[in-house]
Amino acid sequence: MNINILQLLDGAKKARGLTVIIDVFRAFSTACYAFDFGASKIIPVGDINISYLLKEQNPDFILLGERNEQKPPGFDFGNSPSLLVKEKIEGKTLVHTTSSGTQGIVNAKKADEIITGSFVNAGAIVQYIRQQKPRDVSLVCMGYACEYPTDEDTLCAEFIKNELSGISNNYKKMIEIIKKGSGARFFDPEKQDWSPKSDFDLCLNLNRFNFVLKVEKENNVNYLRKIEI
Ligand SMILES: O=C(O)[C@H](CS(=O)(=O)O)OP(=O)(O)O
Repeated sequence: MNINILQLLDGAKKARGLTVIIDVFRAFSTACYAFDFGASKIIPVGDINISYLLKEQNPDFILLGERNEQKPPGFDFGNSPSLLVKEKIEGKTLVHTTSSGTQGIVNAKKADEIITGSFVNAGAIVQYIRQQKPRDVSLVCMGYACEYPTDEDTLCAEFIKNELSGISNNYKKMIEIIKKGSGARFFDPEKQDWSPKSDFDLCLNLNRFNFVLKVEKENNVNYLRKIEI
């Protein structure tokens, strides 16, 4: 199995084989929590105007996501797993757009298949890859706003690669690095309304979920399907 770690949008465009688009803070951790709250479907989109259009055509859809970390005008939820409300999500189709994670999905056009990547379902991702036995695996770290690499996404890729290669991980050490590095933003008092510190713990809750989220297409529209492992 060839395992490549790639970075940012350019990495998503180059990804081949079974591709894991990784966004720990917060898109693909939040997507897992939304499924756990009973979301029936998540449609990941890049262009925010497509989110508004889908809502116009389907008033029942729930808009979720961020620009500059914050909830865009007219959205039901931001990108914070802490601020999701189960009762408003259960049984609903969610349209999700973010600055990094969902951009990776729409740009990974050469991938054979795409799943999302985060620590909350890292073990399930490893198991899924082992089951699929692909020749090539691309682990794409989407970073901050697709502009620069982040500790949490790069370490998540290394965690998955190590597990697949039979190398043990020191997750406690990884959390320390993330807390001092790119995860420090969750402890900024000025950001607590949209990026609360509870997001840090929720997004780093290793193996909380035993499912993967696979990108599929219906009527030419991408959606995430939950596959229990
Ligand atoms: O909502 C977030 O924390 C991030 C902000 S950014 O994209 O890294 O600027 O969004 P996400 O796309 O989930 O990484």
